[in-house]
Amino acid sequence: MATLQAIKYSRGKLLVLDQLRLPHEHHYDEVSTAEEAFDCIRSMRVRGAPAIAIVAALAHAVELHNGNCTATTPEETIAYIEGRLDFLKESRPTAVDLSNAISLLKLAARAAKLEGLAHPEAKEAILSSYIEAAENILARDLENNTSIGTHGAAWLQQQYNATPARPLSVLTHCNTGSLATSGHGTALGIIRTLHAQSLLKHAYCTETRPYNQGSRLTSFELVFEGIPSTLITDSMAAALFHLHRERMNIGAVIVGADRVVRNGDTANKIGTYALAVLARHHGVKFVVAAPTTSIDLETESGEGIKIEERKPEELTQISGAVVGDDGKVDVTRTARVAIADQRIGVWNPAFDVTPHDLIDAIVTERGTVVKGADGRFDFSQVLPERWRW
Ligand SMILES: CSC[C@H]1O[C@H](OP(=O)(O)O)[C@H](O)[C@@H]1O
Repeated sequence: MATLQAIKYSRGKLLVLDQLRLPHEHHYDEVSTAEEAFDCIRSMRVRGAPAIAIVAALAHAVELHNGNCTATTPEETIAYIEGRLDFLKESRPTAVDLSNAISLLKLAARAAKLEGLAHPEAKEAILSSYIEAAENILARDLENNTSIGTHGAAWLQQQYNATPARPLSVLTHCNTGSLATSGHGTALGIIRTLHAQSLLKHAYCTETRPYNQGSRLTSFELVFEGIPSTLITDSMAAALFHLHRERMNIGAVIVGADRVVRNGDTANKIGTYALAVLARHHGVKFVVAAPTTSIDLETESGEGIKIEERKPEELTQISGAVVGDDGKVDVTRTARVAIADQRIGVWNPAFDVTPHDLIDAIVTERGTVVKGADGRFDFSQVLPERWRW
């Protein structure tokens, strides 16, 4: 079966699925410059912490491949690359994958400069090193997600002694699947793996107001993959746990992350914190699925995380495909409609921070991290070399 692909890349060409048109239309935009990538990320045509980092890295790789860098000396080449990356870094501030990827790419370019200074083709060596490092971020992300799926499913199986005869149900928030990554997904990757192992009874996904990544994207992915699933509004989670936790064997809320800081506090899509509180109240495990590229050891606690605030129209207006009088969706026509008095004041933080004490496990590609006896997460077991960042 075909899988959903948010990013299609071959050297010199980057295509990005326009997620604003989903689920009704499948349209890829060609992204060939840092400016186009910035716009694509800022306007949420691509979204999801890993996917944002990959698009930024590869868009710059494409422009370098296409000869946009007119620098001649190694120093100028490095300055050009770093300037473009610093510009891209500002596209969305909360997800740390982007700034981690940028640090890595700068290191790759500088390492080539050090090796090639005396070399007549030093510029070419720097460009190649950058392009290879960017392509490596794409390849590694897919491997990472598959591993997250395996580790997360194993941890949950163990917690509940889940078997195909007694499978688990889970709830997820926002979109963390193939569309938010290079493939498979993080939180949705665990759900996909549980399903493949016949350990999943049912997946619930929230609408994820205000941008509706859950109803637009996750529900689309779940249906596409044939995973038994139900969409709820964000405000229905408490009732779901109260009324159906036992009957449906709801064992976990599984979410992705935009930034996990040193003490385990986790920034993720607005509404995540509320789900963590509800999960604790109802005895449901709360699991964060995140590649190590989403971990930020330089920030001590959630207090230090900058939260992106987005425009009021995301709450007061909505767009989608037009539904005809016959009740059929007309995918060729879209409309934007107002759903609130346009004069109302609006607060629209895109993310919230879930305190680490409400998190039971953080699943990375290198294993599942749980709190020690002191109630603290210790990431050294999954991040040894990144302590040097
Ligand atoms: C694996 S995606 C991580 C993260 O990205 C999403 O943010 P956005 O839709 O704003 O780009 C969301 O918070 C996901 O959990």
